[in-house]
Amino acid sequence: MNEFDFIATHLRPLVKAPEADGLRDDVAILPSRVRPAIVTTDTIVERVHFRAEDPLDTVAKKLIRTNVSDCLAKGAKPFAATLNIVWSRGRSEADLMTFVSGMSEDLETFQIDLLGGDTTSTLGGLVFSLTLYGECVSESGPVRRSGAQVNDDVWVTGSIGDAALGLKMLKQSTDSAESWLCNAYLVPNLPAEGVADLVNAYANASMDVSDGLIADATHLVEASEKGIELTLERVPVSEAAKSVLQQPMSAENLLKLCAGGDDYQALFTAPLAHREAVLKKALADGIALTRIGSVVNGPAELLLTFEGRRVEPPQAGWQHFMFS
Ligand SMILES: Nc1ncnc2c1ncn2[C@@H]1O[C@H](COP(=O)(O)OP(=O)(O)OP(=O)(O)O)[C@@H](O)[C@H]1O
Ligand SMILES: Cc1ncc(C[n+]2csc(CCOP(=O)(O)O)c2C)c(N)n1
Ligand SMILES: [Mg+2]
Ligand SMILES: [Mg+2]
Ligand SMILES: [Mg+2]
Repeated sequence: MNEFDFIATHLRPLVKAPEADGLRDDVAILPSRVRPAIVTTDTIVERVHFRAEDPLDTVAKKLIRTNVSDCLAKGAKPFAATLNIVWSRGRSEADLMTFVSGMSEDLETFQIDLLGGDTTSTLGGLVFSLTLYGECVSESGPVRRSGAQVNDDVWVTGSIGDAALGLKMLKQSTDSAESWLCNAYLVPNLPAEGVADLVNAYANASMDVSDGLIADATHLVEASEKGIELTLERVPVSEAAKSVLQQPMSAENLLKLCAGGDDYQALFTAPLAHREAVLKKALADGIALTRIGSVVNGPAELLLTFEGRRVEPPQAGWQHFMFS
């Protein structure tokens, strides 16, 4: 099977939208939408975002979900994507088929039309990139990182730190009993799609958590130019994480969970006056949601507390490089 056989035999069946012309052309038409459209892109790299031994169907799902996470957190729902594959020459055809099966499943799960992409190769590790198009759930467009207001509640979906803990377990043993945590690393557990409606209805500022809760909350602080105070003991920790961490949870462990990254949850601020409405809508839509802090008066910085005492935030979250 060569590159063009691959496109014709394995990618073409994934393509349903007439705008893609069956992947037989140089370009696709971006289907027009009624409400404002958004675009986002994320790339994942072997040995940086996934391990060389991770099953490639899970890698395909991670690729889709890292992008869907951005889209939902801004109050938009995904509808189309382009896919770039940098295939590693050392990998087998079976690996490629496994990648395609994961891609096919998650395109279906999230109702995303594949419009095109590019297939290239490398003598190094695998690299995959997806560009995702979404339609905002309202005319007002995406909810920005910059809109937080003093006295807003700060909310986060799902639980924090599972993927970082799962990666640690995968590194320790290949046959880990803590498979739920490992799976959280392999395939991000995104909040339900309704989170886009929730954010659109109530959030003043919103983003997804990819680099780590602390690093991303700092991004909200900087974009909104407001102070945010987070209460560490309120940060949602899964039962699986609790079962492998010493109880009661220490500030040190909570800080590690909050700095790990790969959570792909929504982090948003919403007016205190909407607190009950936010909770009610989240419950109705099956979205796990926790209030972890508030937007405060004072300098634009992130304040962390644990049991009423100030805790120094660890320096940076995930950084791809840091030149001195
Ligand atoms: N190489 C680049 N060229 C143009 N814009 C970029 C580039 N890298 C990042 N950006 C832009 O910088 C902003 C922040 O990007 P960043 O990747 O940190 O956000 P994110 O995708 O939400 O986070 P993460 O990558 O951790 O999931 C976005 O507006 C993004 O489009
Ligand atoms: C093998 C392996 N080692 C480390 C990590 C952790 N990690 C890598 S990139 C990133 C931030 C998000 O990336 P980006 O900012 O590029 O979107 C995180 C938390 C991982 N996922 N896999
Ligand atoms: Mg990014
Ligand atoms: Mg993001
Ligand atoms: Mg992202």
